[in-house]
Amino acid sequence: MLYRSYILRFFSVLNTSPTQNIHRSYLSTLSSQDGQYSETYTTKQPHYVEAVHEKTVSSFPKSHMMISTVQGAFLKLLVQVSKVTKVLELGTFTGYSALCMAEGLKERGPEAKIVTLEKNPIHFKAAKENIESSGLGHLIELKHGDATDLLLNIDNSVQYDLIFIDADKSNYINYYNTILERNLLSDDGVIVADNVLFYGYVSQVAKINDTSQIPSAAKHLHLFNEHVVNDWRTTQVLLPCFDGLMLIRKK
Ligand SMILES: C[S@@+](CC[C@H](N)C(=O)[O-])C[C@H]1O[C@@H](n2cnc3c(N)ncnc32)[C@H](O)[C@@H]1O
Repeated sequence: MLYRSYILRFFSVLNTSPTQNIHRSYLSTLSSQDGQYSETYTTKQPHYVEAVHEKTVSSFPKSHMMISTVQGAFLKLLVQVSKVTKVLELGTFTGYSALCMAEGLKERGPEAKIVTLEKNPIHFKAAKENIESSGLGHLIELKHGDATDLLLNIDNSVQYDLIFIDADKSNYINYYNTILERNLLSDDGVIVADNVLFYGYVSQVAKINDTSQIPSAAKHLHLFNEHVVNDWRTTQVLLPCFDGLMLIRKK
């Protein structure tokens, strides 16, 4: 049920109809019963993590920005199986994705840490409260500010094993370049870039001539995907799941 409500909420925010031809085929995939079925057959997070998800849905009109519970479980599992100890997140919102990854890091010892960056003061305040009351605050360092500036100044004697890019879409290329140029990604680390299919719009950018009805975020994300695929420094896989996830590693 939650799954479908995200889609409808997203389109009410965009003020567009989910039946427009341009993305009909993608939407029908997203709103299928498979989303709800996946939720049912995915291990639930502890209640203090799920409570953050529910609270965000009920108190933030733009809660569609938050990852789904299934994606949260996926990030947690990715952290667990890939022996990650250091995580960097761009775009905290209310802290849900950071808490999911912190769940995966819990058993990783004293080196384990998530640094998460948030610009919006209202989101920052909500995240701070949620992280403090979760009991996982010792694992999460929440920084307030613009991710572009924070990334340029972050201590680069620390390298990160997983970097989750989920902030403003127009800056994905800048974030990616700064991460590589400042050597912030560990040798076996992975960058996970979210929303790279952006509700089915991104693949349309490459296909149609008149892109006036396409949200600008989707155009930026298409440029990002092009940038990464043409970059000799990395290899990547674009997973057509959730809202499109690009997993990137250094060559
Ligand atoms: C998609 S939401 C993040 C969702 C979060 N990762 C989750 O799933 O729970 C994007 C967040 O990035 C923040 N943001 C946007 N531009 C930013 C910037 N330049 N620097 C830091 N944060 C930014 C927004 O305020 C918003 O809270």
